[in-house]
Amino acid sequence: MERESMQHFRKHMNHGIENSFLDQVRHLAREFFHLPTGEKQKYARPSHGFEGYGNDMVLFDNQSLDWVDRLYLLVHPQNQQKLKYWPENPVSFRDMLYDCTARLRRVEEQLLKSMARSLSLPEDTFVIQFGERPSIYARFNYYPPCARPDLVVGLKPHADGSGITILLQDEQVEGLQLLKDNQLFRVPILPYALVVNVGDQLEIMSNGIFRSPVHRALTNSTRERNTLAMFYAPDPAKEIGPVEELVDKRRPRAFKKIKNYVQSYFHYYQQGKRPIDAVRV
Ligand SMILES: O=C(O)CCC(=O)C(=O)O
Ligand SMILES: [Fe+2]
Repeated sequence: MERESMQHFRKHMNHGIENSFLDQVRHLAREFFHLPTGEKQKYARPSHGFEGYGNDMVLFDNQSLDWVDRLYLLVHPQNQQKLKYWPENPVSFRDMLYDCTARLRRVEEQLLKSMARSLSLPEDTFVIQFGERPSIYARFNYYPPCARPDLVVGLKPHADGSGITILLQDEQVEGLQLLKDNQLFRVPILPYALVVNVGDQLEIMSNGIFRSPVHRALTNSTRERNTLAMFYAPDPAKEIGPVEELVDKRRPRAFKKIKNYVQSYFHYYQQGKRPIDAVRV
């Protein structure tokens, strides 16, 4: 019954999204990051929020900094979108993001259904826990070339706070690595493949059967790298926890019931700690 998320990195499934659409997403993201700084600053992250363009929040003096510029936006529920942070330049950026959200959401829901079926559970088991108003965040990552890639990481080791994440990798520059059995493995580039990553909240719901792997992104000395992560997470107002059918004598309850996991996530993350450790039984 033990299944590792590694299998999902390897599994080839047809996601049904045309290559030309994925090309357009990458093209518009690059165009945005290549705008003059002043233009990008119009969408700058405020000092006490995380949405917008710039770097991640610095919460601690000893926090290590990442070699990445990012544009982080809540894309669902629609009435919570903060459009002032959504680029109007390039002109089709917003439309692309609406479209991208809808398409990747369908893929994420299909995956959650197949994963439930693979455990002989009713297919809606996980989807129901995400609620009617799941949170979906888009994070565009831009890693500029870095003269000393041996000294600086693009994104420090972390596991995602989502339920499930879809990552559109750069089609040319590799950089993602994940930890399994204390060893780092590179995630190879398959140009039009989507990388699927299990996040902490799905590890919790599956009572530890699906694992949320620690991963990091490297920098490259001569080439920039662009990726898009789409994080699909339960409605923060809804309580989630291990599915009852997955708790038994052989596999006792591993996690507490929790609400709004993402809120506490950043506090632990920026200290280099694993937020999931705080919710173990
Ligand atoms: O850029 C990558 O390859 C990884 C991005 C990532 O892990 C994230 O945004 O959470
Ligand atoms: Fe990640």
